[in-house]
Amino acid sequence: MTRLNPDDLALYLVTDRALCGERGVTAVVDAAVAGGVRIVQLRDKDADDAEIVAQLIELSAVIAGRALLVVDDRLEALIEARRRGARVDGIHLGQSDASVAVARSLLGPDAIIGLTANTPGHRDAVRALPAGTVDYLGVGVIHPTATKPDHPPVLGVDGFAAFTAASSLPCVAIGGVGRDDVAALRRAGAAGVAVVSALCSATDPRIAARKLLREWGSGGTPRVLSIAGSDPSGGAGIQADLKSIAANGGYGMAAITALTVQNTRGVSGVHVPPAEFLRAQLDALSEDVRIDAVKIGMLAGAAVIAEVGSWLTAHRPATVVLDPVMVATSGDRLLDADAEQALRALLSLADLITPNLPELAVLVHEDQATTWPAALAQARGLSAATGALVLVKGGHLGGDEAPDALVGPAGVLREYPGARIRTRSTHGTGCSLSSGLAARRAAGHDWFAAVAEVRAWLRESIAAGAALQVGSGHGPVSHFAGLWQRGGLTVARPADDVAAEWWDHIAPVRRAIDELPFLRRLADGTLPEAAFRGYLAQDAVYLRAYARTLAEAARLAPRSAEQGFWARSAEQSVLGELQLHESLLSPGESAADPSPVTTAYLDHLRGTAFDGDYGVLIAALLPCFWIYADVGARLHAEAGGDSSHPFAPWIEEYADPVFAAANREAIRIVSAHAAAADEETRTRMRVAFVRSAEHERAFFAAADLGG
Ligand SMILES: Nc1ncnc2c1ncn2[C@@H]1O[C@H](COP(=O)(O)OP(=O)(O)OP(=O)(O)O)[C@@H](O)[C@H]1O
Ligand SMILES: Cc1ncc(CO)c(N)n1
Ligand SMILES: [Mg+2]
Repeated sequence: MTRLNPDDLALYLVTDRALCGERGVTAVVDAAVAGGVRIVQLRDKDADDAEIVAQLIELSAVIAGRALLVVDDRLEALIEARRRGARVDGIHLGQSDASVAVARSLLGPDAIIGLTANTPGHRDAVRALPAGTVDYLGVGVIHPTATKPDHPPVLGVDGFAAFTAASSLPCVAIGGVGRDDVAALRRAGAAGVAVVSALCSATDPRIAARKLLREWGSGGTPRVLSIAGSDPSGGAGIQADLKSIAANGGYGMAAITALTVQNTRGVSGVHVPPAEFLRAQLDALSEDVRIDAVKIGMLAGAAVIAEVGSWLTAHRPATVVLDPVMVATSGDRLLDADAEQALRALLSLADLITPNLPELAVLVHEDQATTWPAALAQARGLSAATGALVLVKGGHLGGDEAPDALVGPAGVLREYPGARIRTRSTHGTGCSLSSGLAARRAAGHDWFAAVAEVRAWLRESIAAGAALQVGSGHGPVSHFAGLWQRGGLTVARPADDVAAEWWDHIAPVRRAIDELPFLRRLADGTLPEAAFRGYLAQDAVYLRAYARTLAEAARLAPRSAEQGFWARSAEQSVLGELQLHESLLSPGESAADPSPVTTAYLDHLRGTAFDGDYGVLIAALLPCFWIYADVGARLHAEAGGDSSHPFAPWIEEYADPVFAAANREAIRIVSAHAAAADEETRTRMRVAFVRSAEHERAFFAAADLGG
């Protein structure tokens, strides 16, 4: 039965009274432990036993269980300090100090006993001892140190690696270890690094400890534990977390808090296994694995929260990210209402909390923020109340932006603006974000860098989500889209998704068009003839200019097939549509002046053409195809192909299969271009498309029905 957790040795402070200076050893230990030191060795070769006992009592009080306390060499002082109520966890002995076997027999099986080992001979001698006599080896020296001129032979990092490879015990590297060595020593197999001057001489030992631990974290693949619920559809919960951790460079582990019955449409059942069983999983992990970061997701209820809280208090890793999951994307509850209070108590154990807007509101007892500044103010309140940083997510804001912000107790630290990606593939975005952050942070990046990197990865994964074609509800993101693309496993996003996304996005505009009295009455044949002619006159004006912008698209087209398509479309709108219009109008009518609404639409098209970006121009041209083909097909279905319908020629023009084919080809060309374009161009294309759709609506709406 070992008393050491795998994390405990990571950063090992050995005290030096002279280096601590006037502020004293106790103050340095207090600060270093606050910075993450998990084991402190009191070493004072000059003090007598009475002084050592007094110092142990004082240190034990100030450490207060936050770290382990051991003493160098002084077995009797240790026993006396314990007798007087101090918590001293063990002893570190040198080759010439009291025998480790004696110490073990006096201190019992629960004490921590470390032994200095400077040569392979020292290491191999330990094998002769009964198992469990020694818990770890202090191995050095790594570099020559001025503070110990009579030091044993220098191992260097390579010598340390060779030494530790042949050791059956955890090895702590000691002797001249500075910040620059930490990552290399971890890669060399160190269980931890022992430092003296790097902490005792530091201006602020707390900050110095954090920096050392960050170096330690960057020394290998971070081991990241997700404590969360299971989503069998693989888009959220631990399934998403494991993918996200892997995609962000970590090794993922998962302890399951609850099982959900879930697909992309929603959650229809939750089963919560006994909380003690979760605790057993957590204990099994922390006994065996050095955990660099924990991400906490769905907690289901108060009993689970209590177990996670108690485990975290005892085994808190360097990084804790808490995603206060309450409600799924689908709207289903994932946390009992009566557990919200318990969740609040857990928040102060986190380094970072990642609420969405509804969760943030619950946590600060306010109504949901409807503006971004209001959300930032709530986040600041939450940070001040918990001491944790808050990453507030604007995903639920609505509108064209999806900003996030990192907020501390004094206010916003950094904002991360971003255009909203038009997609339904947002299932599990919150899970993926928080676990990715835990992995990046544990790899040694600061929070600013971690957020920027995870966001860039997540946006790429959200954009590629639809291509997975998983489910009919809110689909998952594609966690490895970037990797697949770079590995040649996917070419680009499937083209059809792009325009389909835009088409979904303009659904409200399309609904508004369908409800316009002009089209309703055109469909049922009750539209006054004059109103129809007024509309057609404006449309003729429009078509002449539209044909010229189609010709401009032909001029800009990068490939001859597309050049031909736009040129044929220009010809068709002059020879087909315009001829139809002119056949129905008098010469005077078809020479009408453009109305303000017509002018506005044409200005948009001509302005876009003038800017000269082919992609943006063809996106602006597309709604005129698509909306007319869509309206035409549905009017044709309503009018039932009745040739006596007063507006039959107009309806048939747009319901014509030839026009439908041209529309499909236009969609294909625009989508392919958008799929291959960079994000910024794709966004400008979408904006141009949406704007044209708006002009289409206004154009129909402007038709004067004549009372
Ligand atoms: N449509 C989108 N476009 C771009 N970014 C988005 C979009 N939707 C969500 N995000 C980003 O995804 C991350 C998660 O935010 P969101 O507000 O969706 O969290 P959540 O509601 O907790 O998610 P979940 O439903 O998975 O719990 C944030 O970084 C957010 O900005
Ligand atoms: C298991 C689980 N955790 C979290 C979420 C939040 O999206 C979800 N839908 N399912
Ligand atoms: Mg969430």
